Amino acid sequence: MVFNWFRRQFNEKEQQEQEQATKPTAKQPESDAEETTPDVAEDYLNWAKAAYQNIQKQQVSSEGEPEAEEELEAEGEPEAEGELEAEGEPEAEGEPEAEEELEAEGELEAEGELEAEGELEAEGELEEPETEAVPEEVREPAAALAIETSEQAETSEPAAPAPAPVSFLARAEAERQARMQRLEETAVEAPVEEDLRRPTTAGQRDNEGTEIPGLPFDEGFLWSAEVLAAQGRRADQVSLEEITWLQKLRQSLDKTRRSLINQLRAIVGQGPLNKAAVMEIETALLQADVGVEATDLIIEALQQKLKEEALPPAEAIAYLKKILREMLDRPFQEKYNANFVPEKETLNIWVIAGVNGAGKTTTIGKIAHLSKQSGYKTLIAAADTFRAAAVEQVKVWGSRADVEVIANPVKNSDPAAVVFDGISAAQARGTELLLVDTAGRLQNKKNLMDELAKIRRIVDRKAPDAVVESLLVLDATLGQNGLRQAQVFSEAINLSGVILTKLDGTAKGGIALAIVQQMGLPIRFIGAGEGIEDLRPFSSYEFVEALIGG
Ligand SMILES: Nc1nc2c(ncn2[C@@H]2O[C@H](COP(=O)(O)OP(=O)(O)OP(=O)(O)O)[C@@H](O)[C@H]2O)c(=O)[nH]1
Repeated sequence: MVFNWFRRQFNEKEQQEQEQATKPTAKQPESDAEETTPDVAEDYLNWAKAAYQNIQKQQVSSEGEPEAEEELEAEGEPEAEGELEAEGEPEAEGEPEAEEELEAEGELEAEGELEAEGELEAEGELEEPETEAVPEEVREPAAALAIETSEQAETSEPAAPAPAPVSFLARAEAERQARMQRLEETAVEAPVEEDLRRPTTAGQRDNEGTEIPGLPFDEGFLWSAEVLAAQGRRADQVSLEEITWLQKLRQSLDKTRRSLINQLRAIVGQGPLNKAAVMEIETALLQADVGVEATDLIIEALQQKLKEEALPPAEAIAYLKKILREMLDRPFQEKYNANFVPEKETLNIWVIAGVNGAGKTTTIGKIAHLSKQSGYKTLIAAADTFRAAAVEQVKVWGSRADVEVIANPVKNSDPAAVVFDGISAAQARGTELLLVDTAGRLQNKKNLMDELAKIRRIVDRKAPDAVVESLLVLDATLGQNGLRQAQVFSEAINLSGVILTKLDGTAKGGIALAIVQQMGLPIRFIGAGEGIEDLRPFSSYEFVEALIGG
């Protein structure tokens, strides 16, 4: 049974029917403004316990199995078998060579067409984000942590069973320790009363002695479980990876959430917002990168409700969550499909664009991994030929994800030709998802537009029946500057969605709302880390809970 990471459900129809029949006792909070009642909270707690036990079972049954992560992390491994380079490879039967065919079609650019470097920046059209050089060991945090924590485990708990998979759990354990340390540093005495939802002694006692290494039954787990339950998931379908991801997302937005929640609690709940209250909320949202347009709309909608009804703080915040979710989901009502799932047994082509440094290559690797895990036949076309190292980088990610990469080793070779070869290979092999890497830093906007438009023409001509998406990768730490980038790219290519990366950095998260509001584009994926598992399809529910959830 394959879990489809794109729709975050098992594929089996039977499974889905069963799911309908045995929906978790914990109900999705229906009202916009209802606090979780004790009964529901208890349901969530029971659900969380069941989910925890389920993960325990999964861990036990996966012990002794070969560790996929270890394989993925091994550096310098031979590349995926049969990696096809555009040059020197036998062509797919009946396929004319890409360059020849493109030439015949008058597509190939005359040499020297590229204009002088730096023009684009001089025009201020597209600024490459300043990213610090990252030392090799920092790029592979998982491996480093795995060694460190397995050593710790040896000294402190020699008899403990070896966690599996080691590297994943070791990373989770290291993250937990860091989180606990942060929590201790910032701990404030608080009454425990409300909290069936928080770690209770009862809850902890139930799982005592059988704690999953690196995954305590704590507040983070309960929050993640509640978020999954509220979306209609079944406890026995919850995996360690999903919980870890949600915890990571929440942790990434921790600073913004604390600041927003503290300010909102102090302001809302006292009837309609007065001028000072409006200004305070405005400032809080702008500081969180929500942008002027989205901020105005949010305040307007909230004010409207508060004029109609006197809501206590918790209900006002719950209503605010609803406003934010609706804003994030609006593109689905207007133009785009809410389910961003590659169609099975069909060629899906996702063209990935974005300035260099935004995280394009990493994102392609992560999506390739999700795709492989979800059972899709996957292929990558390395069409960022502008930078020689880009091709090498995407190959490394391809081998981590165990996905073949179609590339042309010649620097500055025509990217459209690589795309052509990529599509030929995909068609010959029955590929279901072809991910196309593109160059982000051409010398000026015109070149960027020309190249992306040309890639798109090749895709449309060579694969007229394919389901094509153009996704923009945006570094969330750039805040409002990212919006300018999005605008330039949307002029160059007909974008169908955005992938926000680096939410684990200094990003404040509100940029997601600004993008959706100003560009009308849906957020399709979010990335929060450099590891292969650190990207998931976007869920407005999860995002808003992580942004202003209690
Ligand atoms: N912290 C964090 N770092 C990320 C994330 N996504 C990518 N990165 C890092 O950002 C840097 C740039 O990522 P790349 O994938 O190389 O970006 P690119 O857009 O392909 O740019 P080029 O490699 O220059 O073509 C790398 O150090 C990545 O590890 C993320 O979600 N979180």
